Order: sequence, then C-alpha cells, then structure tokens
Amino acid sequence: MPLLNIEQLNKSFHLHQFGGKQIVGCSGINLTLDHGEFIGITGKSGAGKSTILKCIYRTYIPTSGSMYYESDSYGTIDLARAGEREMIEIRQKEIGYVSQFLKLLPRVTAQDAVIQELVATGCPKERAEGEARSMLRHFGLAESLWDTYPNTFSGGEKLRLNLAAAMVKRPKFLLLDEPTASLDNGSKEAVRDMILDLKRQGTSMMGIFHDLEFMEKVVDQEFSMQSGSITGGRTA
Ligand SMILES: Nc1ncnc2c1ncn2[C@@H]1O[C@H](COP(=O)(O)OP(=O)(O)OP(=O)(O)O)[C@@H](O)[C@H]1O
Repeated sequence: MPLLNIEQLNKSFHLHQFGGKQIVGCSGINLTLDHGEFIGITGKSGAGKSTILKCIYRTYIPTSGSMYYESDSYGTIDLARAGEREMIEIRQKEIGYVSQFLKLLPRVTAQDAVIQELVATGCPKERAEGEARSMLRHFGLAESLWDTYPNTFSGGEKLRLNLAAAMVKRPKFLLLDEPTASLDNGSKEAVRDMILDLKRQGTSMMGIFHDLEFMEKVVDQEFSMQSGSITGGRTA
C-alpha cells in the first residue's frame, strides 16, 4: 500500500463575480507516493502545482477524483471526502505544510507558534520548548525575533518560521511549497540538511520547486506540470 494514491484529481474554480467563469486549477492528476519517498513537482507559474498540494492538505476541496491516504489514526482514508474533524486531526498529527505565507494565529509569538505545533501532537510543554528553540536556531531565525509577532517578518523569515513549525513535529508526510524561495545559500543548506534528516527518519514528502538544482539533491522522483496536467516525469 502506498502512502498516498491520487486518482483522477480535478480542481476547478468558479468565479461567481465573472458570470461563473471556470478556471482549471489541475485536471486528471494521477500520482502514487510510497512510504519514505520524496516527489518533486516543477512547472511554470500557474501550472497547477500549489493546487495539488492544497487539495491534499484540503485547503481546497477537490472538484472530483480521490486521494487515498494511509493514516495512522483512520487507516485508508480518501482525503477528497474526509470530514473536517478527521482533517483537523490529520493536519495536527500527520501532515505538515510549508509555504511562504503565514497561517499563524495573530498575537502568537514566533517561538510559541512552533511550541504549539508540537504540543498539539501530545508532546509535553517543556520538551516542546526545547525542540522549538533548537529548530528556530537550526533555521537561523534571529533570537531577537523569537518573542515577537511574525506578521512583520520578512518573506524569508516567515518561510524559516513555517519550516520550523512544520518540521518540529517530524510529520509522517510533509508538503513543501517552494521551501527555498527567497532564501540565501546558508539557509538553503539548513533546509536541505533538515529535509535529509526527516527523510532518514521516514518522512514522506511532496514539494514544489523552482530551484531545480536544489530539488535534484533531495527528491526521488520528479513530475513536471503544464496547464493543470502532469506532462512529464522521471526518477531522479
Ligand atoms: N482560489 C483560487 N481561485 C481562482 N483561481 C485559482 C485559485 N487558486 C488557483 N487558481 C488558479 O489555478 C491555476 C493554477 O494555480 P496554482 O496556484 O496551482 O499554480 P502554480 O503552478 O502553483 O503557480 P506558482 O508557481 O505561480 O505558484 C492558476 O490559473 C490560478 O490562477
């Protein structure tokens, strides 16, 4: 049984304010991700890469198709049809998501945001504090920022905080939407080291990359997308 089996995934958007105009996000996507595997997705801007990741994380509800996922808590579950309660638990305990955008609560400091992610998995507070600090240090987020609110952080600082918050849980499955965008070389190395560390511990991953040189060092398989569809693929 693979960790994730995507069959005929389609997502389209209906723009009500434009007379119900329909925009294709992705269409006819078939993908299989094995346990411990890392799949990289490439393609031009607007090709539909983020739409696939957002359907898996259920930021978007797919229009049709299925995404069978092997959950620790629920066994085989179709993420396209799972209930909100199940999705909340799966997001808390099993699937991490990293992007450049903040999904954090207002008035929560950077450090507390990372601690909270770990506490939600059942980790004792004191241990969570230690691990959060070591993650923030690993990604080089200045200590002077740890007890401030992240809404004023730079793009790269927000991304490094999101990386720390998602990776501190050492999730079973990690979704990475351009995890090196706007990062300097030293920070990119920190990302690569942590990705390889998680991989050694069995985390399965799917990531979107524009930095192909970086991608080829970490993925096992790569797919390219164009106009909402997968148009090519190869084993790295
Ligand atoms: N919430 C939305 N409402 C309407 N259209 C959307 C929405 N999200 C995505 N789209 C459209 O779906 C298509 C695919 O977008 P998506 O964000 O998946 O592309 P991408 O390949 O990740 O691009 P980029 O590399 O620029 O992030 C685009 O045409 C986009 O405009």
